[in-house]
Amino acid sequence: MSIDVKKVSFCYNRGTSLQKLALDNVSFSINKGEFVLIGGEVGSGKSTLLRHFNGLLRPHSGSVTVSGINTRDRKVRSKVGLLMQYPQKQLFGKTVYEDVSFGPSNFGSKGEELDKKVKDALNLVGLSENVSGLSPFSLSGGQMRLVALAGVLSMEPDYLVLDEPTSGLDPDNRSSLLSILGKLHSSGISIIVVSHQIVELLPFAEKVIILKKGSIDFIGTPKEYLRSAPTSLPEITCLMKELRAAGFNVRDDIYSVDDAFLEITNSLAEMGD
Ligand SMILES: Nc1ncnc2c1ncn2[C@@H]1O[C@H](COP(=O)(O)OP(=O)(O)OP(=O)(O)O)[C@@H](O)[C@H]1O
Repeated sequence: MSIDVKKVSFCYNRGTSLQKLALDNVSFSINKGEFVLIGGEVGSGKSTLLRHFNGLLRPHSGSVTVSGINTRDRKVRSKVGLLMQYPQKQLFGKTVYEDVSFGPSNFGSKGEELDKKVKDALNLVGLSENVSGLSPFSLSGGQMRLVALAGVLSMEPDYLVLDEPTSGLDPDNRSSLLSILGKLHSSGISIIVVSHQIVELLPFAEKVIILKKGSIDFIGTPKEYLRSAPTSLPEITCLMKELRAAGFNVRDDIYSVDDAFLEITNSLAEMGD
């Protein structure tokens, strides 16, 4: 079970004077259950690639398959959930229930089964069932984003694809979204995140893919990525590297202040023993 991208090329405005090659012979695989980060500079093709995962865009050459199903087959849409960059724009229902139930009800779910899917999806994103009857537009920006995410999760996708999920969120909403993604991943869902700020997501990731001008510039583990791109190391990681070089028994693959605090506290406790 995997998403297989094979020799994919995609061109906007093909055959016109505005022709723009956005993906150029891209190949890689994402295994079921993997947490994958996709980064790259502005205009490198990240959003174009992401729209290929559920068939919103189709390659002009090459193929994308999800668990063996070509994305030209609409069946993949129930396997791959896509949360766009401004997910609030995905909302349309008069009530949260209408929004979250839309996908499964289109696929034939109804009655108690549908109610359960909505309830489970709201639970997964940490929203109370009590919001079901409210208008999604009466909620805060962070909650609207969670309703949109619940709407994607109610389809019980194998792969969850998110475009810049933390952009514009305040620190509290950002960390609660990251912890939701961590939990979803632990439950077995593959998470694929496109982000300009991949560093904050590195602790969760198993694979990093960096695009450059529509081609793959890097593919590997977060550790390999950090080794290959030392200038993008967060300051806290640099500090841990310096402590380690100075002889302290601390790990240097630390990316957050909280983890650094724990690591340094443990190291000091060991020295005191
Ligand atoms: N609808 C479109 N019509 C024409 N060209 C487009 C269209 N969408 C994207 N492009 C071009 O295709 C290339 C890849 O764009 P894409 O949006 O996939 O990049 P990106 O890495 O997601 O950028 P960003 O970081 O700004 O979101 C860019 O050169 C962009 O200008």
